[in-house]
Amino acid sequence: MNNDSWLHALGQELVRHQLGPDVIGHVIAEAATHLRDSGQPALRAFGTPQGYAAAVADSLAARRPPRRPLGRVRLDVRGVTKRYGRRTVLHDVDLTVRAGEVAAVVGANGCGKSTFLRVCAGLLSADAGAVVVDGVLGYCPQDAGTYDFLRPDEHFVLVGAGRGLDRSRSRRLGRAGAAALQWDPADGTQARHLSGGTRQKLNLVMASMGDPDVLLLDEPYQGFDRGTYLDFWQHVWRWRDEGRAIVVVTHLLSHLDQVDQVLDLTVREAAA
Ligand SMILES: Nc1ncnc2c1ncn2[C@@H]1O[C@H](COP(=O)(O)OP(=O)(O)OP(=O)(O)O)[C@@H](O)[C@H]1O
Repeated sequence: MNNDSWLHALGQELVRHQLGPDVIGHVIAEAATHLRDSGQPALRAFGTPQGYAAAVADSLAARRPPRRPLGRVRLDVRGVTKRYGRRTVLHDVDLTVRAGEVAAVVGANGCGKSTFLRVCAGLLSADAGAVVVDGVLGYCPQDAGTYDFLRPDEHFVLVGAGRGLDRSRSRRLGRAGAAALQWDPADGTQARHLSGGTRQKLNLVMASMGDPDVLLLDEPYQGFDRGTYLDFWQHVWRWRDEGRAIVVVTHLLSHLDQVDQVLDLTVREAAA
């Protein structure tokens, strides 16, 4: 079975599991991206279409752990407006996320989700409004974020230094984070030679190093392989249980009741 017929069969299986067309489109797009980036045959990367579709459906339907009492406000976004030239991308956006809470940022392509996260991370300034972060911030960008000529361990040391960690502790933490995402970076491949999904793992590990209080994750699972994709939300629930405030940009969440709040930027853009 070649990759095209595998992807076609995956689509049919996802329909059989009664997933919505948007979710199916994104699952297939992500699988296709991973196959293109990794150069792997689909059967080796994901197993059978039947098995992968069943696992995706299970993951999306997974029950989240019971809610705990929420902690202090870690991220407070008030009235944020952002324009590119004459185009208003974000209009008067509010979001408050407390310790132990997960917020999903959703919306159509180009509605401003990444822009919103970049404003929250302090990488872009807003034209109006304010963002207050209480604590240490970890940010996982949708792409970029890695340095082509550095090896994973060197990334861990670089981020660790910013968090006040020494080199060996940084490497240990980074490798432990990688192992949790089913990735062993020990072979020291430079970032430019990693697949897209593995670079995303590197980004995610860096974002979560050093116990950040606030985690901003911009579609962090793009290109992840089967096991990692299925585990991703379990990591999110664990971080939440540890008391972190988490903001996840996602297209894939069909069961939005699994997160604590949803910010739909499409609606806001239309209202602007
Ligand atoms: N630096 C920039 N200058 C001008 N326009 C920009 C810039 N960055 C983003 N845009 C535009 O702003 C809009 C919002 O972009 P953004 O990447 O935030 O959307 P998004 O919701 O994250 O998209 P996607 O779902 O495709 O990832 C898009 O129309 C994009 O083309």
